[in-house]
Amino acid sequence: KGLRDTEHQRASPIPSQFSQEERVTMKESLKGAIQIPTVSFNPGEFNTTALAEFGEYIHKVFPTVFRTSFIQHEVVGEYSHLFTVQGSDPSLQPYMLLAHIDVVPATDQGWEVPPFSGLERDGFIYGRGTLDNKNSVMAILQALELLLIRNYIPRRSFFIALGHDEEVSGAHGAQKISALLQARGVQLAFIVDEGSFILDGFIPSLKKPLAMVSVSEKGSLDLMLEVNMTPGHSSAPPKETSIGILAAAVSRLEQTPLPNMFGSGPLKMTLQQLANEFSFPASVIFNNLWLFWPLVSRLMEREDITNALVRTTTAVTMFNAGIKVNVIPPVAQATVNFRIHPAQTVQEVLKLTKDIVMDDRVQFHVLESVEPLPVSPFDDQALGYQLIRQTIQSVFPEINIVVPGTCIAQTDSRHYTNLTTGIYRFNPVYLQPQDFRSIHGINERISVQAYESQVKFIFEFIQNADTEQRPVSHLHEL
Ligand SMILES: CCCCCCCC/C=C\CCCCCCCC(=O)N[C@@H](CC(N)=O)C(=O)O
Ligand SMILES: [Zn+2]
Ligand SMILES: [Zn+2]
Repeated sequence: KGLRDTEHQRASPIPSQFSQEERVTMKESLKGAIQIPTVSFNPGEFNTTALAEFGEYIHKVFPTVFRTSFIQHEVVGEYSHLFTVQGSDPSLQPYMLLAHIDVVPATDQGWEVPPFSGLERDGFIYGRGTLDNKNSVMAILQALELLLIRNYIPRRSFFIALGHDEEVSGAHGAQKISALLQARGVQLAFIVDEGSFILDGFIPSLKKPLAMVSVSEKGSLDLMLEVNMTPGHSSAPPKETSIGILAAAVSRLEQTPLPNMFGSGPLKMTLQQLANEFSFPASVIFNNLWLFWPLVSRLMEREDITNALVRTTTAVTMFNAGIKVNVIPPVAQATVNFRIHPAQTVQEVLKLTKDIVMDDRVQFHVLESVEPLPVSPFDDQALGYQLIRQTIQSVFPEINIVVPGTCIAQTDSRHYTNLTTGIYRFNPVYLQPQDFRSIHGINERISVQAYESQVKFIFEFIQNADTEQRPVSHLHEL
């Protein structure tokens, strides 16, 4: 199954072995990247000083990338970076590696070490961006730097796109890079971005880690609910205030989860592919989902992370009202962030939400919406998916489960659907549930060894992508 070796691959793979000096340099480079606070606060509101510094920093730590004649570097949207690596064989369709430079804000509160210190403790590098997503930015450029030092010349062209505003929509970075490549007539074989991991301990009855390569991504709807009432003196209050009406509406939304969509969308394929990995009696349950789906779907609803896979989630994220203790406020506003299940649409979610609130005094304002992303191919013929599989098998031989999944968050890759149908979201890093909570949370960290493995993965992946073969069809095995 998967990809066949070519003569080229057999003749000249460069071993993914790094000297002690290189290993020290690579971890120190990551620490330096973490120390630059490239924070995105709101759309259009970034730490531009840090973003500019980051541009200079990558020039300093990856000099070979910047001086190689077959690599073109462009700055797009002021702070994003696009690298075009020209391969020697123009008949091979190019691909693209994505990552983002920006990070969400972090204060020192609750962190074992300050979030922008990049300090190493007990074999872990701590800091905002160590998992989301400076690890990928640095690992991609690091792997390329190491390959170039070893005189590597790629056969297949590829792009590296590093966005600077992924955490606040990607409108200035990824969206502009995408438009630029489209204007140049570029079509890509596939894209690899962040958005999933090697998951360890996410499914209680599955003891083995599994690599989940996300082939789709949930959509989103940012909805602002607003109530306007007559203001006045708090000494003679009306029976209902704008705050009370809005609070009741928001509470109804929280208390009424949107429908469980278990059975539709990519989750079904994920579970079918996982079925044989469970031991008895879970194996019987997962092999007979037609019978046990009510049980499985209820079990998945119990945990927040698996619940996010079975339905459109509702998160009340902002609530603003009131100006003074003795003034009945005229306006109350709340913002709700829905993450839309791949089998639903923005319009469906909007309708369901209005039906739950059922109060004409509550106005609905759509701030932003994104439909769920289409499912990328993951069959034996899907080059991007099979290359990821092949590289997982080589770098993480202990992993024998690779399944297609759904990304519960959003990634910059959604801006590139005009360039390819093959979008894969996968970070070659082990993730446990507590690590998941550190993403956008506190004490985000990556082990030095995990980061080295990520560099190794990309180092091998780039070479594996030089294959001129289409993936081997299932039929060959019959
Ligand atoms: C049956 C198996 C259970 C599997 C559980 C799934 C566990 C999910 C694991 C990892 C997902 C990590 C996703 C990280 C990507 C983060 C991307 C991000 O933060 N995006 C922002 C961007 C934005 N502002 O739109 C977001 O808010 O989504
Ligand atoms: Zn991210
Ligand atoms: Zn993020």
